[in-house]
Amino acid sequence: MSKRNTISKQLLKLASEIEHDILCGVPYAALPFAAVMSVTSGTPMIMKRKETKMYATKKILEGVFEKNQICLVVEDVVTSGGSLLEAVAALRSEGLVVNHAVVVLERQQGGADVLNANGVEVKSLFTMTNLVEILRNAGRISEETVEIVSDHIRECQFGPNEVLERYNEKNDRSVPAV
Ligand SMILES: O=P(O)(O)OC[C@H]1O[C@H](OP(=O)(O)OP(=O)(O)O)[C@H](O)[C@@H]1O
Repeated sequence: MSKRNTISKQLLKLASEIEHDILCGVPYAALPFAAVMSVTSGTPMIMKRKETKMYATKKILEGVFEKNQICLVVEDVVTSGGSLLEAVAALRSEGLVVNHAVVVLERQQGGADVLNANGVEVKSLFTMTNLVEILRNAGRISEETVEIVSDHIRECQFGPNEVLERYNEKNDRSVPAV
């Protein structure tokens, strides 16, 4: 089984404990995970574009959905939470109900708290702490690297204001209000 399928299978285990009608991947890195989850489970999937399509359909969401469906968001990494937050805003503005996200790695830099404050509970396969522990126990990283990563997590935290700043820097635009 490919790594992508293995990860998607584990994400599906998290998803099985969360009520949902439809899946949506956060562009772009999480889209393959959401696609494999959708095909494996038979749950419909929609896709959020990074930018609204400026011609033809002019949509931000692609796929078939109905208002008031419960949408589970799929993300690969949460750092500040800005990307996930923007996806949630787009989904909610189209009438979908979003209360949860499943993610591969929660980096423990404040993003999950910001999402929680916006009504989104994040369930992750790994936090940075347990990923570092797994790699250290497997002899794949040194104690020095463990320290460097731990210091970075402690020193580089995001609150609601930093989420907006980081998102603007990365995407040259602002996060819509959720
Ligand atoms: O929580 P955040 O601070 O938003 O950071 C996490 C996001 O960053 C990466 O995406 P990126 O914006 O690099 O785009 P990509 O998925 O298209 O590579 C990653 O795939 C997450 O979506």
